Amino acid sequence: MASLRDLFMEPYVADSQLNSNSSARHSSLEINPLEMETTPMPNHGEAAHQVVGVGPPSNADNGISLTWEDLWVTVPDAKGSRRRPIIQGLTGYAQPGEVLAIMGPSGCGKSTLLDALAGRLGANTRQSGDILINGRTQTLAYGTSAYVTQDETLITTLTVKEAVYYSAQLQLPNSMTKSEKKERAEMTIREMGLQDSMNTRIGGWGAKGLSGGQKRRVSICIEILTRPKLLFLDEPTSGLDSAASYYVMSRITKLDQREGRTIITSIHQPSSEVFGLFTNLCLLSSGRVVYFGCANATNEFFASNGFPCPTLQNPSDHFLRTINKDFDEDIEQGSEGKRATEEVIEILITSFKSSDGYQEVKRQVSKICKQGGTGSSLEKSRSHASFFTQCLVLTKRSSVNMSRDLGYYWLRLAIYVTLSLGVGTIFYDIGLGNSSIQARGAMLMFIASFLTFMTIGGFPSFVEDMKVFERERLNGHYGTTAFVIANTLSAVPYLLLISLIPGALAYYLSGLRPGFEHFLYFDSVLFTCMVLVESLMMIVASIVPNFLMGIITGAGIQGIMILGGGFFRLPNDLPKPFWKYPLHYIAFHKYAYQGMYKNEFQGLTFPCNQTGQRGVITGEYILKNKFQVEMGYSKWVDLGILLSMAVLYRVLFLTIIKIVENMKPAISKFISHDSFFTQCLVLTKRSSVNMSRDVGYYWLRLAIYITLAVSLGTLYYDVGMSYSSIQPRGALLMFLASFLTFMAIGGFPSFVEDMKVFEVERLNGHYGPTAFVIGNPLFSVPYLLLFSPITGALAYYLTGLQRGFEHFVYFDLVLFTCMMLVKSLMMTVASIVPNFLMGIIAGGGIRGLMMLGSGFFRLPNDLPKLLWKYPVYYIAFHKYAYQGLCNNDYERLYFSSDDLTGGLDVIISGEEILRDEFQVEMGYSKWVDLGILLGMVVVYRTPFLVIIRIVEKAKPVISKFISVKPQPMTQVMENQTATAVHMS
Ligand SMILES: Nc1ncnc2c1ncn2[C@@H]1O[C@H](COP(=O)(O)OP(=O)(O)OP(=O)(O)O)[C@@H](O)[C@H]1O
Repeated sequence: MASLRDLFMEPYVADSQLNSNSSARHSSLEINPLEMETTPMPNHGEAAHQVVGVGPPSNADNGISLTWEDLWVTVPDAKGSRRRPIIQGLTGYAQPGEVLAIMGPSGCGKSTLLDALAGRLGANTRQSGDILINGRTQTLAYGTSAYVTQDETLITTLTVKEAVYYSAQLQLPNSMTKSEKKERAEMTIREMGLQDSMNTRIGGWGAKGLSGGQKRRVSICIEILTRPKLLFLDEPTSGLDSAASYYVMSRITKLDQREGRTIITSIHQPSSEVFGLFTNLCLLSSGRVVYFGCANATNEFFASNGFPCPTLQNPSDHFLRTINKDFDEDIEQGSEGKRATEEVIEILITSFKSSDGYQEVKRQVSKICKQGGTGSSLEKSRSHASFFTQCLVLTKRSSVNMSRDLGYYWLRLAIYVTLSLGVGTIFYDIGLGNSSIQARGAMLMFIASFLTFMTIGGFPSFVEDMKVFERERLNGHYGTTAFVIANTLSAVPYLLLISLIPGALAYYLSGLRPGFEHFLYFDSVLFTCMVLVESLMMIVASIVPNFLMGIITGAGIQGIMILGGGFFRLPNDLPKPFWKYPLHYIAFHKYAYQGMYKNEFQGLTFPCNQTGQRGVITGEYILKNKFQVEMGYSKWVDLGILLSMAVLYRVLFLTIIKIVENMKPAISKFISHDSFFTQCLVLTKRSSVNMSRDVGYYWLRLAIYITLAVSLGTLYYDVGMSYSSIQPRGALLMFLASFLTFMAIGGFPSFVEDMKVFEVERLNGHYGPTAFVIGNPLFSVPYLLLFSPITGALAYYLTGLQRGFEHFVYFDLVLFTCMMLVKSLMMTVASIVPNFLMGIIAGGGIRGLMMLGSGFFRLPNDLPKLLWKYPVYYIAFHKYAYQGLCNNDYERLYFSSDDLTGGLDVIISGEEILRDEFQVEMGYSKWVDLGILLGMVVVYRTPFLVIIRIVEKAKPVISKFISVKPQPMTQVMENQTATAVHMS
């Protein structure tokens, strides 16, 4: 039975091996199908069993007849020890020019049957029985069958014409000319009645385009471009009203009659008009067949068994209600004396099994099989568009998508420009003074790490790209390699743009090294870093196709890489295991920092301000001694390594997609069944129901925070109290106050969900915004209280910061307060921008600006007065967090001389360091900093409340402004046509 399965692409090859053991029928099952099906039941079927539909002759015009005999599908049960049957010994057929509808109550196995017939079952399923094409085990050529899934994974920025035409170029062979492909695309659009919407964008968030019915038809258009002879449709009408459902189904069935296509569709609850379009019906209950045969004769079958359809009732509603046992209690209560549904189902199943109708199905199956042996053979092969064409078309399509994706691409550019203006003004005209050495180092580090880190905000877009890819890949439109090449090529122009404009702004405003070749180098490194981060996030998206988990995972990986890059802890101070070998060498940040540093410092000289020394220090000396840059090779080698890494990351992306294709079912199985997650749920129920269930945000975040805390702990392990520990302590505290709390950005999708729930409840008058604003932070207190001591303690005690429990308590309180603040900030953003993508980018941008102005990257006295000192420095909570933490750690400590003091025997007090090195405001105690932070928690909540109230009023206006108006003609046309047909 490798036939159908072979058609459905590589990912299912493994499945086919698992599922295709038809010769060893049921050998792997623990249940005995015969026992289960021969339960003696009274035979109530007395008449009317002439129920088998007689369609057009099979195999007509190379048509496809599909037959299945004694088909079983099983899955592991909840405990995983036994197997549970989902499909139980089904026999049936589908013929050219006919529509077979699979119906039944929810969970009865409709999709499973469809998937089994289409060869798309998941890896944890086992299948047995025969599925034959025209009576034979044979392979269908590419394009002769298609599967339309329930969810519309379409590229929302494209118009209908573009979406279908691009797809035509991808799927149709090179032997067809461009105009022929265009013609085919337009003809298919017309066939599906979408001619008036040709130029309407499909639409998604913020840009209402097509209606649900129209989107469904676009999905169908794309799949029937190759004129498949066999079409599988999974719930093609779900979510559509009856008029739209009829319109969609009638369009499909018209084609089927004209082209001799075989259609198998699962459907939930068709209207009587839609039901009238079906040739045959397969009615299921708990994986068993209740009825199979001519759709028109179903009523008779039910009536003959004592369940006639009441007058004026939709027959399909009647069939489903009769066999739906989900609401048995209600039925019993509602009408006394009514037979329990279980009993009714058994009556119908037994009746059908002993009916002539069932015998007729079997006869029909064997007839098709016999005809198949002698009938005309199927097309042996159809050719695809060439690999080169596919790459070209995918690149073009992706570029069009990018240029129109306002949220990701253009907002990101705007935020990058804002950030680079931020960098440019904060380091404005940096000069060649001694203090510019540290400033240059910090600035270059910020650009190489943080500016590129922002790519994380594009994660939802990557996930969408991956979804479209997965659908098209599964349907065989193109291969993985073409996708990866196109994805890379299409990103290049945009990444060039966003590295060039923000790069130039930051470079020239700050007055880094003059000379165009130096700028070119700086920009090449920035561009390569962006390519690398984008590749990294695509890799994450291919493994974790979930916004929340992906963002947190991506941020965690980058956080660890930044830590090991050699800035937060100098390369020679990095602990050897893990941090130095291999992380420092794997993290692209190392090469980016070192390349940029060499580009900036080599050949420059700076005044020396060491006590008692005069003269200058050379850039080379700074590179070697201050930044501990590897000087054995040139900056071009660093760039070369970065470029090779970019290629390597892409190859890794390709490899991982290929591996994940095979591993995904196993991963999903692990996530859905693993007891760890269940335990997490049980544990967290004690704290709060919402948090307990949000595995992605709360528990994954906790895991990532712990990982980061342990990472910090090992990176700065036992940081010491000598001169050389002064800078690391400062960097460590800054990382904790800024970056660790920055991770809360990953929870943005959760905040958006919270906001959505709030909006619904608010609209229904359940409670007011004030109650929400007060209640919302309270929910997170237990979680953050749990969270900050664990991560805080790990980082604090591993690094050996100032001893004394009261110091740890202070440290932890600051951490906790910062987390509360970040949550407030992100909630405020969520209240204005209720969209994952824009919210993450906006939140990241705001926090980036705050971090820049907090007095670490540029010392407080060096901050430009305008904007940066007044007001950013004073409103950024990072200032108080950072200064409070520094006060807490350095007060009353003395640092002894070491190698770094160059032989000078000096002892420096913590207070001196605070005042001179970090320029901390010393006029008040650390508790004032904490008090200000706590006050800020309240203050940050107030704009949140105010904004919620304003947004409540302004949102309709904003949405109206952002959204693209749907073409009114199109909408009206669909409804009018559908209604007209419906009424006739
Ligand atoms: N791969 C699988 N692993 C475990 N259980 C599965 C798997 N596939 C399906 N099931 C279970 O089998 C039953 C039938 O699922 P299926 O999706 O086929 O039903 P359906 O009739 O299409 O339902 P609906 O109409 O609600 O979409 C469900 O209880 C489902 O949970």
